[in-house]
Amino acid sequence: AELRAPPDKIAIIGAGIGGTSAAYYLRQKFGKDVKIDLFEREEVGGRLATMRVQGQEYEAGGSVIHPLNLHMKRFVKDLGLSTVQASGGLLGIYNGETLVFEESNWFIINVIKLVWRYGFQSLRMHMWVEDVLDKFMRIYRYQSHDYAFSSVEKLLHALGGDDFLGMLNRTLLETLQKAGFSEKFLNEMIAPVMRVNYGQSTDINAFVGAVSLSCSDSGLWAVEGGNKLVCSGLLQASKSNLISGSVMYIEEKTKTKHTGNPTKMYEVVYQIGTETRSDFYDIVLVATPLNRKMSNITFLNFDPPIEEFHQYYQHIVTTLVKGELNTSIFSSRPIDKFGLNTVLTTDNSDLFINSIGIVSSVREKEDPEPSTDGTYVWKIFSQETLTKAQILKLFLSYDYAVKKPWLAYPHYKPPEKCPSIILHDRLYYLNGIECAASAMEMSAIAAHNAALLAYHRWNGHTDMIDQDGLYEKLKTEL
Ligand SMILES: Cc1cc2nc3c(=O)[nH]c(=O)nc-3n(C[C@H](O)[C@H](O)[C@H](O)COP(=O)(O)OP(=O)(O)OC[C@H]3O[C@@H](n4cnc5c(N)ncnc54)[C@H](O)[C@@H]3O)c2cc1C
Ligand SMILES: CC(C)=CCC/C(C)=C/CC/C(C)=C/CSC[C@H](N)C(=O)O
Repeated sequence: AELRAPPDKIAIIGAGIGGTSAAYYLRQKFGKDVKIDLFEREEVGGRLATMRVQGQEYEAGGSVIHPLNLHMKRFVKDLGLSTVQASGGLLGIYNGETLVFEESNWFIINVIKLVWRYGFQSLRMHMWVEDVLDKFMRIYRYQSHDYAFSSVEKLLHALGGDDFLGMLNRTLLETLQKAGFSEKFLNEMIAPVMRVNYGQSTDINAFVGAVSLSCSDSGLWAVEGGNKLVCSGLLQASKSNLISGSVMYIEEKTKTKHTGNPTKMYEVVYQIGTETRSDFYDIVLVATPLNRKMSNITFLNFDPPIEEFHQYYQHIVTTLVKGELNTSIFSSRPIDKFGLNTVLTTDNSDLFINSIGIVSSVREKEDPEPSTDGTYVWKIFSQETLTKAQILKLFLSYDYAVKKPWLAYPHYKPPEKCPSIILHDRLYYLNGIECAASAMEMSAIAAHNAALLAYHRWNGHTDMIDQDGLYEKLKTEL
């Protein structure tokens, strides 16, 4: 197909994994001559960040990556980074009174315990998740053939048809109840996984529920040195220009280019310190959640107007504590016989934590090692900031505690209506995909899709957008 001259300038707002991977894919598609400006008002990495405890860094935000997250895998390979396995160890589930489930070191004992308490529901749950994941993997084939989608709904429909799309409109609870899973299994096994991963319960949509349950698969990994290294690596590899400023407004204006032609462009107005500056762009990608609390970007004078986004993001606090756990809260066993590395919790309003677990530093290749005084670093997820009294309840003694509050991921409330990807002619929004599920790989998929979409729309390749029957078409095209 014929190609138009590439755009002169592209702006990306947000240097998290979404924005930096968009820069990488845009460079691949549009070539070396386009100038790419990447705006970031805080740190490169966004929700991929580390916290320091006694000289070591620990993941504070996005921490684990699924073995089938192929974009993340590819980035790590292309950037020459190394991986570490995600911390493992034995897991227990606490309901506020007792540990309702405790893993053993022996695989066969775990199988017997699970079958004894829940029948074959654990196996059926894994099969359900695998089926969703199988369909989800189709995205990689579509994207490697350069196909793009103009909405999150169309993308999901191309992966798994009406069934997949329907998952956005139903709660995980409804879906699994319909499939015959018991209340006991849902409360004791499924709800704790939703609490640790999304700080919510089984009333989240079934798609994000399946993504969350896929974290129970083996082989989860992370980037040695910190997942945020992927973002700085992509920024460098894409030869983009980082502007450390906060974008305030975007407005469409007619500008006379060097060719002498009046052209419609986007003016991006941003602030660096107290100074306000602006620049003009042919294409703009917004790679941050659009709401007042998280990005506060105003779209000026668009016709039709770009509505304000109100998606509510879940408040979660990550706390890292180096100390000696008060195991008596969870179990009557002596401290040296406790043996659990992670405790998840069921939905119980009396509990002030969602989960607690031992973590490795971003440099540790193996399972976490205790420090010389025998203590570990524990990561706690809670809805609210922990008080000193609460930390003292959890730990017999501690010598360090750091916390980071997040507006972490959307508050899921099906039926979900995903925001548009195309906000205006050449203005794209990536983070609408989080309404289906928020994860590093989801942002990378949205970034690849937006780069392809921007490229095809720039060149008028409408046949590469929203193609029907892609799965069948590409099955025979090897
Ligand atoms: C506690 C926690 C745990 C998580 N665990 C996992 C996990 O284990 N695995 C996983 O896959 N995912 C996990 N996630 C989700 C994952 O981190 C996110 O889905 C992903 O990082 C989102 O990336 P993003 O680039 O789309 O957005 P962000 O990382 O939020 O990036 C947006 C960037 O835009 C910047 N920005 C905002 N407004 C402006 C403006 N006006 N001007 C300039 N810059 C602006 C922000 O500062 C930010 O850096 C977790 C998230 C949290 C919070
Ligand atoms: C997109 C697909 C198919 C899979 C991604 C699975 C995945 C890694 C989801 C992440 C879910 C999430 C937001 C986890 C947060 S907590 C993670 C961890 N338990 C921790 O302790 O930090």
